[in-house]
Amino acid sequence: MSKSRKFYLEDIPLDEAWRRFITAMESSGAWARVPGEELPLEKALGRVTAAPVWAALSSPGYHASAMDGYAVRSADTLGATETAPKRLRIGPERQAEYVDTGDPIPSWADAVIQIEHTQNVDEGAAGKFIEILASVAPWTAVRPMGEDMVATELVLPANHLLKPVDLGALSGCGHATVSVRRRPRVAVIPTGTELVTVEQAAQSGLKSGDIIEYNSLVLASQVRQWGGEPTRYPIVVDDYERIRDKVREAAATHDLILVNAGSSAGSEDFTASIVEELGTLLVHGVAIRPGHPVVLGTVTDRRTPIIGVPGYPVSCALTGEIFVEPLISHWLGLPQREKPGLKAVISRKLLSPMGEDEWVRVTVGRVGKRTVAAPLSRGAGVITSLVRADGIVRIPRFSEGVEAGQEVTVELYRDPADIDRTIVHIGSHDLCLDILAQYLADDGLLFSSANAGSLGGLTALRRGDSHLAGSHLLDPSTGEYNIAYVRQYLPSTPVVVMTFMHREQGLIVAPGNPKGIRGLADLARDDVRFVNRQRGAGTRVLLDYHLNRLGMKHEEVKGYRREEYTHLAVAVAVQSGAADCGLGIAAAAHALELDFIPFEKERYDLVIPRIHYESPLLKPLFDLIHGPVLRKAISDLPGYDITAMGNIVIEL
Ligand SMILES: Nc1nc2c(c(=O)[nH]1)N[C@H]1C(S)=C(S)[C@@H](COP(=O)(O)OP(=O)(O)OC[C@H]3O[C@@H](n4cnc5c(N)ncnc54)[C@H](O)[C@@H]3O)O[C@H]1N2
Ligand code: MOO
Repeated sequence: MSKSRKFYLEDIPLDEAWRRFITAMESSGAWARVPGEELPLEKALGRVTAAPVWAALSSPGYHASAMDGYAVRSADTLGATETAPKRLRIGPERQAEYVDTGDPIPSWADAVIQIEHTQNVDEGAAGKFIEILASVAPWTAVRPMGEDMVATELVLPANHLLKPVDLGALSGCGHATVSVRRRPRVAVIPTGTELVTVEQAAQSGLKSGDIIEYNSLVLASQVRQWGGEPTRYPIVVDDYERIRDKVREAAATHDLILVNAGSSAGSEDFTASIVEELGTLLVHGVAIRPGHPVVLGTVTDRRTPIIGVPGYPVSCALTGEIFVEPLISHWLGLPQREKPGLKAVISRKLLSPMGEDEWVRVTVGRVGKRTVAAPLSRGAGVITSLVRADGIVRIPRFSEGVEAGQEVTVELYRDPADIDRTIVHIGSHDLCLDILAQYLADDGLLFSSANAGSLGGLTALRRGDSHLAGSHLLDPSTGEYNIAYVRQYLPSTPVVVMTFMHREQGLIVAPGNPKGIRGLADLARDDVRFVNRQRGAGTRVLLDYHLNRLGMKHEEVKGYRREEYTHLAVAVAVQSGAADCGLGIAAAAHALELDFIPFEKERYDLVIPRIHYESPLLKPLFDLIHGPVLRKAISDLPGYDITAMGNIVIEL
């Protein structure tokens, strides 16, 4: 049976989508909390109580001594002072009886005097005594029966997430087991003919079109983290019947089904049709981004809730956060977890479509008095944008976006204290910054680096968005690096310009240099296709400088207008054959095993406003630059020269 494509995707607001889903679950009974199961305490950590727990026994179960010392009748001690000590006869049923901490006190006693406040006196045949210099009040140093918990008292309410100490209390009041909510069972079904397992990929590599399947790992791990029990199904190829049969099978034994990919409108996107055939399709298309093509419904006679999770990894992970986490929390009886919110200013203008709630991943840093959120890639396939994100900014659907410098609320993924330990770099990116970040991490510091190009970095410094900027801007009129640009872009900010390193710039060409390219002059050849960097990139400025010196016009270079944003992207264009050469650093050519024709050693500086240069936050960074370890690591890389590392070029 072949099913027709489903082209039509709705734009249902998130709250309306939820309302439909919840209403359907309420009518089928699936909205109820999951039932309880009795577990030994040792297995109950992190689980949620299904019922209130009342103390079965009191703790302590008797009047217990709180100290090592002598149990006494408080009345017998009355009148004792330093000038008129009192003696109490030692022995069972007498006036003083020795007890250890935790021992029951004798029934005739009502207080304990700790041993260091007593003096032993041996009167031979007359007996043994303690001498005391002060009286004690009743119940001194005694833990009365039930001090901690009295039998029948409430120890834990229902819907309580069990911590280690809770288990101690349950045990202490006589419960060997506890009734906890069964983990909601969630089936995770990855679909897609293009998918291969990571084990296959690690063993045999990838063919063009192969995609490593990992969304099911992310979803299953999320489910586990939130308190559910995932079943991770093997990959199902894009075949309507096979996917449908798996869904039907999963529905019999799970509380929730997540079908991954096949949610949108492509020729092999079956989820919505399958839900329609097996049950009720409630929603196809929610007004959110990423995650727009989400499918919500219920399937089979059991009316098991099902979510068609979009295939793009970021959309997939966020759909987990937006739909699956609240559902599991609800089933477990836990309050909806709110991420800590932090006010920050956004570092650059963000346009966002009207009518859709958008979730933008950001890094966050504290620069002087400003807390700055810098947007990361918005690509739905860029999983590292979530890996690197400090938090997420939600742009509501009634807004068209935010202006640079506008205040936003960041829902933090990390501890707010981490933000104060973050050095924010915006500027030209270089591999050496990643190495620097590794060493800073050893000092407990985080290094957040956004690649905005050299000019973008200076602009960010001017706005106060970052602590420092990596820059390699050649001034065509003097042949000098950076200084003229710093004067122009930061005219009224005291700054220090410090050399980080020199690096080899050159032409990146295919292995063996099949086109026989020797230098920039070859870019004018008809058979040479170039790939350029974006405007504002130091490498582009360098190219223009040299073209100018050679008297070459931009129009002569085929591909001059074709722009990539990183050295590595240029190298990828060459590797894939999309271009014959591009200008970039040796490290990028080396990383992809391409050939490299060096022609300039350029200076890469760090531009640091004086106020940050002198701040304690950046001190470990300068210590590293002046120390031997980082120098060694960088000089081991091809194409770098550290002779001038740490030299102050100029203070402005
Ligand atoms: N004509 C339209 N095309 C698309 C629309 C649309 O509205 N109209 N929406 C786009 C959006 S937004 C999203 S999100 C995706 C969702 O697509 P699907 O859910 O159908 O997923 P696929 O197309 O199969 O995959 C997308 C992408 O993700 C990779 N993928 C899939 N599964 C996995 C996995 N388990 N692990 C890792 N990566 C996975 C897959 O290979 C694709 O590269 O649709 C847009 N298109
Ligand atoms: O809506 Mo899709 O989920 O942006 O990538």
